Amino acid sequence: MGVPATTVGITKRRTSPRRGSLKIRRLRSRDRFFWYSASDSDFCLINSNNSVPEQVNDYTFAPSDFRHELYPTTFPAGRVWPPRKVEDLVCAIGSENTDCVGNTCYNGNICEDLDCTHTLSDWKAATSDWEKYFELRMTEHRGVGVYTKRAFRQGTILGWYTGELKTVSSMEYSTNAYLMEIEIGELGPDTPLEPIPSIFIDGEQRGNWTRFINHSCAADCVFRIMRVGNTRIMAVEAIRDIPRGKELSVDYGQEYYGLTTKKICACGVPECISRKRARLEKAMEKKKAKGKEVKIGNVKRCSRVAPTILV
Ligand SMILES: C[S@@+](CC[C@H](N)C(=O)[O-])C[C@H]1O[C@@H](n2cnc3c(N)ncnc32)[C@H](O)[C@@H]1O
Repeated sequence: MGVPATTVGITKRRTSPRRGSLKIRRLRSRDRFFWYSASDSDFCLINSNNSVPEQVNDYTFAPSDFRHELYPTTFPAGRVWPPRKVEDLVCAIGSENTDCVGNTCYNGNICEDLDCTHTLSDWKAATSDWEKYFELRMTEHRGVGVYTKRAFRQGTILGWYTGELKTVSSMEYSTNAYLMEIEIGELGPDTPLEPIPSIFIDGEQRGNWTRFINHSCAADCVFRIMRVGNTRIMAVEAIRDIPRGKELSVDYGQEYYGLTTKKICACGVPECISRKRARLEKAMEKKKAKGKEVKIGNVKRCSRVAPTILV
């Protein structure tokens, strides 16, 4: 994940689709809201602020949000700014660095033609049937996760991250866990000396199923900048073969789950960073305790004080 600041828990409300109230019937619209599978029933997902996240397999965008934003340094001269439509903002400039996903999904087919005529609307159509391939399930300690309904080969494009396109400044103090940062304009080097102009794709209120992909310290997917024709997207790519019934995961990065961050990762893999941190902390505690240990009649060196004090 880009820079999700703090965790926003997601609360779940159990609903019975058979009760037939207007609200429940409205929520049954699978195209509009998210549901996750449970053994006996389906559950509708509700954000912690009591809003229902909407399924929107698209970028949404308010031009007025960008009215006061400076012309991005990575844009060639003469582009439309402030942006009037999505394509003005997430145009695939520097597309020689990126491959096009084409107009079919759930395979490894990549289009290398820089002048191709693939469009975002083709791609939206190609990715709208995600429930055929994936399902949302409640995990034990990580909220809702995404599970595969069939096996996928390494290199398969599984989907794309969608949401509302927002300026970085507007999200500065956000505690939203569904933010994905994406560069705009020419793509620079992997480790640029200066910050590169970027925006956030905010999937909290409106997004697609990829907003539920959890973190793992042994991830099987990555978010990767690609394009559809001349629109930039953040694609989800399988980086190893994934069997049927497995939970999809990406690595949110050291800033999210790291040795120095407060958040605790519950991915549970042996190489998990939080497990490593717990081991290190335990070792440090032990060392500290040893340093404090002072036994009369049993002279010990105090490792924390110099010069050595003998008691
Ligand atoms: C983008 S959301 C992923 C979907 C989320 N599980 C949900 O129910 O909406 C990111 C949040 O999921 C939870 N999460 C994801 N991976 C996790 C992990 N490895 N350990 C603990 N919590 C995790 C954290 O609450 C995190 O802030």
